Amino acid sequence: METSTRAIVSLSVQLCNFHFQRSSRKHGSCGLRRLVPRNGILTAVNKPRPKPALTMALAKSGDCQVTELQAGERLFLGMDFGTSGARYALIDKDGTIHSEGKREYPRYMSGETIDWVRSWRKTLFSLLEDVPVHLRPLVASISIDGTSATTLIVNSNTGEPLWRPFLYNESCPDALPIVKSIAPENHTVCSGSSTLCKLVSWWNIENSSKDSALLLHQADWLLWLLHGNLGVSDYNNALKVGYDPELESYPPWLLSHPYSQLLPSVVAPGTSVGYVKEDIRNQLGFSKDCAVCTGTTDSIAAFIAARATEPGKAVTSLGSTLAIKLLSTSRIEDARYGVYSHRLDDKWLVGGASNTGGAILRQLFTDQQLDQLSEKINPMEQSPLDYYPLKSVGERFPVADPNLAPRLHPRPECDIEFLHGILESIARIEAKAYNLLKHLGATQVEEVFTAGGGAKNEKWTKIRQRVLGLPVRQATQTEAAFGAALLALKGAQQSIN
Ligand SMILES: Nc1ncnc2c1ncn2[C@@H]1O[C@H](COP(=O)(O)OP(=O)(O)O)[C@@H](O)[C@H]1O
Ligand SMILES: O=C(CO)[C@H](O)[C@H](O)COP(=O)(O)O
Repeated sequence: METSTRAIVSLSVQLCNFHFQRSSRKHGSCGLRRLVPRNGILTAVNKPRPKPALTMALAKSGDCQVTELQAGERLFLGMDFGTSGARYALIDKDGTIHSEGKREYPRYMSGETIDWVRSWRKTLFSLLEDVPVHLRPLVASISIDGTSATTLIVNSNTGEPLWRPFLYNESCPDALPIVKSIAPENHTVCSGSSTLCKLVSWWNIENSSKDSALLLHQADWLLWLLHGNLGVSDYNNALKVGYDPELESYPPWLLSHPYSQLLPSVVAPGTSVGYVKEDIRNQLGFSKDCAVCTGTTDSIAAFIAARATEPGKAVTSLGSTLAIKLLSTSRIEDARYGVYSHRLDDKWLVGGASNTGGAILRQLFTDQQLDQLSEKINPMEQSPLDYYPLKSVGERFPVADPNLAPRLHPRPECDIEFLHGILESIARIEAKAYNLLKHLGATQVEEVFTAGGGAKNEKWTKIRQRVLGLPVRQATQTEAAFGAALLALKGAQQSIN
């Protein structure tokens, strides 16, 4: 069996082994039904088939066409709503990519601020329209990942937002003392950028219409646009509002407060929660049995895409932000450092998300300049420059300090040296993060896969390998959209079981 197929099989088994939880409308933890994949389903994945040559294609220039599809074969659609843009990946049950595309977010303005709700809604339907028309009827399920803790407060009857979204890295320090007073010490929610701080901050706004309000995360709301069942989230997105993925319920210390009435019900990522709505099916040509499955966060989707399945394997997402996920048998959380653990089946993804990363690179260089300047860097030479590269004040992890200021001086005359200093300084932050996780008791990291836009920078990979003292390599699949598509595959297999 081909290695890649084996990886898909093990990942599909792992995904199918997620606990499946049927949650009540509100908050109760519910009966668990452990999913045991029927061999018959997975042997279909075992069938080694020649992998057709793939050509990547942007949606705008048509689609990535893989000619070979078995009669009756179904496809699985994953969409990633990241920081700087959104992407889709359309795969078959072997993980072969049949079409891919990406869209920048349109910058609709509402006064001085970007109308993100309008932009995300437009981008969702633009991506669906970019899926080749002849492949849409074959789509068996859809899933979406979004940026973690990006929070919407919507009307619980209509689903329409009652307030502007709180973005993933937005901090609400006004709510932090209240949240710290109700949550256990150093709990994941005890961070200004947590979803719970955003909820409490909104709740304390004078005339906020509290009676008919509901909290959704970005991925939840986008998925609701497709399935129409309001008020469902997944236990990765719900972590930062206080949901306990081990108890599989919201904790009593949270449920005793009035704002807990806004909380969505929670199921496992990749759980089918409905079918694509009739009006969307008729307009776009998706099939009546096209299921819509709960999603996850963008960095977890990137981890799933990397197919790292053993404790000690880690994924660093070098997207707009530096997000770290280490597969661990032990659950670690400590808000003093911005460390928390997401659940992945019966293991834990320990890590956090720094505000350093590609966003500061994009502010200083174009992607072409990054390629050209990186080519001239000697990655084996240590940079003497010691920066803390941030776009603005505030850091989440491995230092949780809302007042941490960017440090990008002195700037050398030579841009090659400047970029080398930035890449090496981000590598040092990455190394500090992995050492912190080890110090806090997580499984020792053995190998790091890289996802996100920075994964293609070979010189940066070599710098990171030197600084981390670990094997570092680009994940076979670096796109979170591929991970979301694997979640859609999991949901479809669950529906069959
Ligand atoms: N050659 C490169 N080296 C390092 N970083 C790069 C390179 N090319 C692009 N990037 C960075 O990748 C980031 C985009 O990655 P992506 O995964 O699309 O981010 P996100 O999903 O968070 O929006 C940008 O911030 C950009 O600066
Ligand atoms: O930085 C981010 C946006 O890209 C998110 O914070 C990232 O998803 C990390 O959050 P999580 O660890 O909950 O996935």
